[in-house]
Amino acid sequence: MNPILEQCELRKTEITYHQAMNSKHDEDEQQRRQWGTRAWATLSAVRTRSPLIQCITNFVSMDLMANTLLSAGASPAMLHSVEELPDFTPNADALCINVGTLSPAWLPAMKFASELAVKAGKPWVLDPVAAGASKFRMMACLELMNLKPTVVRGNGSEIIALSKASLDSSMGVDSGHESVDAVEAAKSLAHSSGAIVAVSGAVDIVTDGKRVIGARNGVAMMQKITATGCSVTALIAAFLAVDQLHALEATASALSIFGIAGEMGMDVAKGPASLRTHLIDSLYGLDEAAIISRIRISSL
Ligand SMILES: Nc1ncnc2c1ncn2[C@@H]1O[C@H](COP(=O)(O)OP(=O)(O)OP(=O)(O)O)[C@@H](O)[C@H]1O
Ligand SMILES: Cc1ncsc1CCO
Ligand SMILES: [Mg+2]
Repeated sequence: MNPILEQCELRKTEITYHQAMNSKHDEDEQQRRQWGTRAWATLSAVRTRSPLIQCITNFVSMDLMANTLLSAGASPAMLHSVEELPDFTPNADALCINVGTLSPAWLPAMKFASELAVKAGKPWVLDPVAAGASKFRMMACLELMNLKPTVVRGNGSEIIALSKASLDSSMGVDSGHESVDAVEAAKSLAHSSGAIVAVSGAVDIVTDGKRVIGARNGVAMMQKITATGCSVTALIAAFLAVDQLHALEATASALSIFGIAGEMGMDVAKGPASLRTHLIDSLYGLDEAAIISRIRISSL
């Protein structure tokens, strides 16, 4: 080819490439803004409607979980006695069950409450804390999975253990896996259970077994505050309470919002103890502009 023509062809290819890259960037940016608008709308609905969230949760998490729900605008209630459930659970807007400090005495209440929630058409969320730590805990988690949770949210190790129903008794409540290493396990668990599965970590993963969404908000220091995972599970319940028909989107939005509150809290925190306080303050004060500018959700 004539060298001048060749140069022209090369230049044309270059321009087409840059145009494609720019339009991909515009598309990504548009998708990101759409997620921001959705997350803000759902948080606003929680603030306006103040859904009642019943939590049957571990002793460690009760305080942070209740304060997370309050600062997001929801109304937490930590009720777990079997005697109260028939009156209370059907009237709650969503239920959060967390097996962190599981004992035989509490398991019947967890199962009964989830059955009542399903019967009343209310969403419920399972947090399978340390699912692989013991046979008793794994059996309990598997039984609860059979009671049709709307969403299950765990860390990488918990979701991997649960999806294979295999024990790893060297693991406690902290994850030994990156969330991205649990994508296949999460998809398989979503397939077998029909639940939306969320895996927290540097990237929060959310899947219905087909679509996989990644939410990249948050700071690593959040792992150094006990029960941040438990608390974001309860926040997912609050988001489901106001947007039950879009469980995947509500879950991704709750994870991002909590992550954004962590990022903003980290701007002023000095360590885990002050981050705990500033995260709650930031969640309480979050506005639309901060969400739109900071949200980082995309398809994986
Ligand atoms: N490396 C990281 N970078 C950013 N955010 C993170 C990181 N690791 C965890 N997070 C965030 O911290 C929160 C807690 O997630 P984590 O995976 O630690 O839950 P967990 O192990 O169940 O915690 P816990 O059992 O103490 O409640 C989530 O909001 C998650 O997005
Ligand atoms: C530390 C701990 N132990 C059981 S539950 C819990 C809270 C974090 O999952
Ligand atoms: Mg946990």
